[in-house]
Amino acid sequence: MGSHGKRKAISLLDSFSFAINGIRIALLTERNMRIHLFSSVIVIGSSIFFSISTIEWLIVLIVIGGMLALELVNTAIERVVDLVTEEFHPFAKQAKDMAAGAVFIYAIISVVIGMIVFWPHILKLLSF
Ligand SMILES: Nc1ncnc2c1ncn2[C@@H]1O[C@H](COP(=O)(O)OP(=O)(O)OP(=O)(O)O)[C@@H](O)[C@H]1O
Repeated sequence: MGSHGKRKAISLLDSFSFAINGIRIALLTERNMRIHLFSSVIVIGSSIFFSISTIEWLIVLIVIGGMLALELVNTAIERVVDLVTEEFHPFAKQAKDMAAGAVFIYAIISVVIGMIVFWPHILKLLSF
């Protein structure tokens, strides 16, 4: 029972380590992932600077987390497609383009949400 519990704990630790490894590889190999991370740092810095409210923090964190997670899924889809075929295939193109489309939609919505959250703070700053 004890050793079973220990095995489970180790395997959970392994899962974390695999997940961290996936994030590390994506950051090392994908320029877009680095751009998203850089943007996230800027947004978090701005959030601290403007002392945004708790609800605004929740929205900002959901948007940032969703963007980084979606970019990871996009990269994973690209890897799997490349693994399946290195030849030109219309389905390979569709899969990659659709995954890129998902990231694009989220990115546009993120910018709109960013404007809704930060615009009042920017106006307030400019009016003093
Ligand atoms: N095997 C393939 N068959 C057909 N079209 C492909 C294939 N591989 C890639 N493409 C097309 O070429 C584009 C560029 O592919 P690539 O593998 O460079 O990924 P990407 O979309 O540029 O990703 P990123 O810039 O995020 O790394 C894809 O979006 C897709 O339209």
